[in-house]
Amino acid sequence: MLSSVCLSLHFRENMSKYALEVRKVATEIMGAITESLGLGPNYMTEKLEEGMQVIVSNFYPPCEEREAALGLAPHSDFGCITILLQNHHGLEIMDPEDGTWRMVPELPGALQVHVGDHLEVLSNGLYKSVIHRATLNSEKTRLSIASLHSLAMDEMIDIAKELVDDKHPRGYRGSTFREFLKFISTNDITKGSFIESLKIKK
Ligand SMILES: O=C(O)CCC(=O)C(=O)O
Ligand SMILES: [Fe+2]
Repeated sequence: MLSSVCLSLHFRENMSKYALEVRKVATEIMGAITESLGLGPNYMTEKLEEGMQVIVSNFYPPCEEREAALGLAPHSDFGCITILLQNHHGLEIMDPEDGTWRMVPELPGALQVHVGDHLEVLSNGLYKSVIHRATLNSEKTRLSIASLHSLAMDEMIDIAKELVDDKHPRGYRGSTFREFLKFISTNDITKGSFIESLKIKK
């Protein structure tokens, strides 16, 4: 009993250290991304500092019939970016060109960065949120830790006005995290994603 309490305290300490460090990495990466969009490195810094960081720990036990089941169904993440650490391969991303699935190679200690829906909207579609899923394997337990970085619950994410002009009309409407939560709790998300619902039909 005592050893499991110690283990869980140790886990909590390590997890909060990891959360703090990965948050710094997310801020740096978002700075580089907004700079690449011509918006400068601090365009989103304050909003992300005031925003949310959600850490999701995923646990996938080995599965003999790996083809018969999925660890996590296809989806895109809602926030700006997600930073993911995995102990074994299993993450797949969808190639938007032909809809085929590509396995993300296992690089020990490497962090995967996903573009999320927020960033697709902010960049007026210059960055596209990545559709991904988790597959199972028969060899060993797979763990992944996803850190999702988004704006605060009621903070509107909208297209950067600098990225809208006659040649680049608005492609998306603005939305909030609360609206996203409402969408996923009231819609069948296999029939249409939240980001699709934000697209302005031309
Ligand atoms: O386990 C994985 O590789 C994917 C996890 C994921 O997509 C998520 O937590 O949003
Ligand atoms: Fe995800």
